[in-house]
Amino acid sequence: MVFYTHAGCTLVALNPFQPIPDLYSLDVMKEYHCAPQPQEFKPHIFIMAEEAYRNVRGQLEPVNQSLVVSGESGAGKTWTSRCLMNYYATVAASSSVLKSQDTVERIERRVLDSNPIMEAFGNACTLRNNNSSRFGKYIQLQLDRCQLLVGASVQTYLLEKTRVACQPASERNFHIFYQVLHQTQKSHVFRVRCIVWFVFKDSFVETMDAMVHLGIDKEKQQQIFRILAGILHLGNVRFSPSTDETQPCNLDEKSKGNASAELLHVSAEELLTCLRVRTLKAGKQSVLKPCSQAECSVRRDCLAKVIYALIFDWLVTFINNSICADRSTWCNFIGVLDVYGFECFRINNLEQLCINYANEKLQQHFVAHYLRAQQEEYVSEGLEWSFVKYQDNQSCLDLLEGSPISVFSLLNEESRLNRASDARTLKLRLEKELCGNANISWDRFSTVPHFTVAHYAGRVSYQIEGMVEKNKDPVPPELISLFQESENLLLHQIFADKEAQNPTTKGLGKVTVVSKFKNSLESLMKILHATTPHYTRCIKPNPDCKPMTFKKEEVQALTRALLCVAPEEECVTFVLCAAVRSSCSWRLVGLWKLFTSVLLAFQ
Ligand SMILES: Nc1ncnc2c1ncn2[C@@H]1O[C@H](COP(=O)(O)OP(=O)(O)OP(=O)(O)O)[C@@H](O)[C@H]1O
Repeated sequence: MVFYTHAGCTLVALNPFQPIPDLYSLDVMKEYHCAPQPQEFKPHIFIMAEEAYRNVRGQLEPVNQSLVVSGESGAGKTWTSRCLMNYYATVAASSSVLKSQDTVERIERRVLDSNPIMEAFGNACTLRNNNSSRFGKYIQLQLDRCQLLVGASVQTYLLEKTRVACQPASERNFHIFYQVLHQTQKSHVFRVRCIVWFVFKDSFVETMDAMVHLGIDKEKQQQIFRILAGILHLGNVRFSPSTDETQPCNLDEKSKGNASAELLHVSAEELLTCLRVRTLKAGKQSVLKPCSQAECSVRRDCLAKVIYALIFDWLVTFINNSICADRSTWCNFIGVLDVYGFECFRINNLEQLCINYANEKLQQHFVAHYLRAQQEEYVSEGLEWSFVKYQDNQSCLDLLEGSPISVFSLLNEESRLNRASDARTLKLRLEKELCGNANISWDRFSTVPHFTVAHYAGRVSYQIEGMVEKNKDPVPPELISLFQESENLLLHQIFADKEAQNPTTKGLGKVTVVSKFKNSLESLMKILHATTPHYTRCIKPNPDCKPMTFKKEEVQALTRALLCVAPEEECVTFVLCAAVRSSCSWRLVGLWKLFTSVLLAFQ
């Protein structure tokens, strides 16, 4: 059985959905690391890892390397990233090298220990993957002048924090909640799915060990777990409308005695008031306005999401402080990028828009790199090179992020206006301003406000309802002020820097989810442009995550999309252009050969 194959400059990895004995053993690592010409060996993720490692040693510009791992959910990106990290933690170990697995210690151990913590807090069981990463990450492995691993740093992208408050049907919250619950013997939650139960049982010990290794002491652990318990209890606070509209919503007895305030170390009375009453500022005067039942629930969920996201950020910062080497001690780095794949669900909203936008950006980077590599190959062989019409996604990117008018600019404008959002208003603006763009369309017969974007990997319809609110991501300022006074030291610390943004703040100054995401993605693209990229495309061979099951049609469709030859006619265009322009008949097969070779390799 073949699990890896090369497709031009890309490595294609097929997920076997079961551990394959000896595929990633220490001996195999040694073999690839010590081989004079590893590329002559069977395709493997270690070839790519070793190539990047040798590039650093060779000091050819750009010396820093990026390993970009992509693919749909469940395709094996996180697994592959872990393999890469294990490889470097072993072959570039600054302690004794390649003796046994035990030599992976000190900094190498700590770098690897960042994985279980981030997976516990950032991964969840979804319909597509039992251990799905709900955030993107770029891990920079720092090497000294002898190419030894001396540190690492992690940059994360867009945690799916909405999952804290609500999960799609048959999906779960972040793993850590189940791990903690199991530990406190409240395992009734898992009775339905005992397999998953055992996974959590083992994982909690792993998470705790990793926390200890990284230096998260008992006291901090206690604070974290209290906060997690507080978030869970917060979810049980229920509101019902008051008969008198001038009064705050009612709370049932259970909600009044809710343990969240005690666990989060804030005054119960103040917490319940802040959840139900808004403070409006008019000049120097403050006016108290009771919230509707729906608004109270939004405020409660918003609080749970913001606390969780801040804890996640705190953990990432803590991990970085623990594993990041002093700048004077490292000279080069190898970055591993594990980002969410292209998403298209029955209902898509802002999260999918951001994720698919990130995929468009990465696709553009991949295509530019692919064409450059082809061009260099042609030139080195003395062949004429002309630009080949290739699946260009620039127009889709212009539609999403272009200036002055784009989906993002209109969404941000709408989000920065100081009024309640209205899906129809945004829809009308999008239609009016962007109707000339061929990459956006609307189903005239649909009654649900939406817009459809023609992405490189397919068309996706985005629901507009709720999009502006999600983009604003408002946190009630009263709640921020309350938690800045929390007696839980960790909560106090994570809220300390959070500015209580006045809801009446207008204009460009307002940070939105999209503006933040776009900025972090731009920084990432800058890093990618300044490094030598290596692409691994992971393929999920069947939708049900079944071990050793290969569905040909599935792989065919995925391979086509991953190699960016989505519609077959485009592929033909590419092939013909290449042939005519370069007058080189054997190149006729170009990309098409790549496509079929990938399929053949896995059969
Ligand atoms: N090379 C491999 N060998 C054995 N099992 C694998 C391999 N790659 C992936 N798997 C299995 O497939 C599952 C899904 O892989 P993984 O979590 O890495 O997917 P992903 O692409 O990161 O998904 P998501 O985007 O949802 O986070 C893993 O939990 C693991 O069980």
